[in-house]
Amino acid sequence: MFISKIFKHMPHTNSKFWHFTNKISVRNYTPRRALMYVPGDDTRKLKKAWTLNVDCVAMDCEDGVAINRKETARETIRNILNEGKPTKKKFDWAVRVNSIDSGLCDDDLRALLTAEHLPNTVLLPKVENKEHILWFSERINSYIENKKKVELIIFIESAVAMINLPDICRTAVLLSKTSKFVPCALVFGSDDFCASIGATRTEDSKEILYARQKLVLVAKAFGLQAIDMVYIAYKDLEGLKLQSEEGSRMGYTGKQVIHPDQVPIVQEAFLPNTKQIEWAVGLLNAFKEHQKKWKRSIYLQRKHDRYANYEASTKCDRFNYVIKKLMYTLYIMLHN
Ligand SMILES: CC(=O)SCCNC(=O)CCNC(=O)[C@H](O)C(C)(C)COP(=O)(O)OP(=O)(O)OC[C@H]1O[C@@H](n2cnc3c(N)ncnc32)[C@H](O)[C@@H]1OP(=O)(O)O
Ligand SMILES: CC(=O)C(=O)O
Ligand SMILES: [Mg+2]
Repeated sequence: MFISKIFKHMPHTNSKFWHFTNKISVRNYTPRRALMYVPGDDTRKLKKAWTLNVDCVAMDCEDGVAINRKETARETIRNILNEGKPTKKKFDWAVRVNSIDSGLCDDDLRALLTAEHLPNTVLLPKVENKEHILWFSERINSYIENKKKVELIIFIESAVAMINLPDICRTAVLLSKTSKFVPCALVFGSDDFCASIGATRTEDSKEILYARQKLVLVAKAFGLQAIDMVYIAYKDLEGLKLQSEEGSRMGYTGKQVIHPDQVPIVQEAFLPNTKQIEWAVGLLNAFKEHQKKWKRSIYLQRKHDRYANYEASTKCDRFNYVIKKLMYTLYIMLHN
C-alpha cells in the first residue's frame, strides 16, 4: 500500500539519481498534488499564481470565467503562452478549455495551441463518451505542429461519463499512440457530477462515494493519475485537510484547488508522512539483510535446480525494482 502511495509522488526527474533508477519509467512523471484553477481573464490572479509553490497551474477558460469574458480569457492566456513560461519554477503549465458541447472548445484550442509556446497540459472538461476523445484528437492534430505533444487531463462530470469511463480511457490510450496528446490523468468534477445525478451535497460527501471510488479505480487501471474533487469552502482549511487526506487514502494522487491558501495543505496531504517514511527506511534495511541471504540461496539452487533458480531471481528482480523506487523517492524528498 505504501509503495503505491509514494509512486504517485515521483517528481520531474532529471537528477543524477536517474542513473540509479535507469529501468524505472518515472522519467516524465509530472506531479499534480494540487491543481489550481486561475480564471483566465484575471491577470492579477495569473501573476499571483506564478509566485506560488504549486504543482499545477490551470489557466481557466471554462467555469471560472463568465460567459461574457470568454474571449478576454482566451486572448489573455494566448498572450501569456506567446511570451513563454513566466518563471523558471517547475510546475505543470496547463489550460482548461471549454467543453466540446459548449461550442467554444474549438476556438479555445485553436487560439491556445497555435501560440508561440504550447502549454504542457490541456484540461478537457465534461468528456461524455469516446467520440469526444476522437473529436479532440482530430482537432489538436490539426493545430499542433511538428512532433510536439501535450498531456491530456480528462474530466468526468456526469452520470453518462461515469458509465462510459473505461471506454473513454481505452480510446484515449489507443489514440495517443498516433495522436499529439498523451492522457495523463482523470479529474473528478464533483460539482457538475452532483448536478447531473441530482444529488445534494453533504459534508461527508457520501452521496458521491461510489463515483469518487469508481474514478480512482478506472484511472489506476489505465495507468492515469486521479485528481480529486474541489473543496469549495476555501476558507475552511481544517475541512480541506480532512477531505484531502481521505482522497489520498482512497488512492487519489492530487486534488483540485481554487485558492492559494488551499495549496500547501493539499500538497502536504499527498506526500508520505513521517510514519510512512520510517516504515520505508525499515523496509530498505530489512531488504539489505534479506538480499544477502537470497544471494546464497540462489547460488545453491543454481547448482541443483534450474527452474527453481529462475523463480527466485525473478522474485529478487521484482523486489529490487520496488526498493529502487523507494530509495529514489526518499532521495527526492530529502533534496526538496
Ligand atoms: C467547480 C469548478 O469548476 S471550480 C473552478 C472554477 N472556479 C474558480 O476558478 C475560482 C477560482 N478562485 C477564485 O477566483 C478566488 O479564489 C475567489 C473568487 C474564490 C476568492 O478570491 P478573492 O476574494 O480575491 O480571495 P482572497 O482575497 O482571499 O485572495 C488572496 C490573494 O490570492 C489571490 N487569489 C485568489 N484566488 C486565486 C487563484 N485561484 N489563483 C491565483 N490567485 C488567487 C487574490 O488575487 C489575492 O491576491 P492579492 O493578495 O495579490 O490581491
Ligand atoms: C471541478 C469541476 O469542474 C467540477 O467540480 O464540476
Ligand atoms: Mg465542472
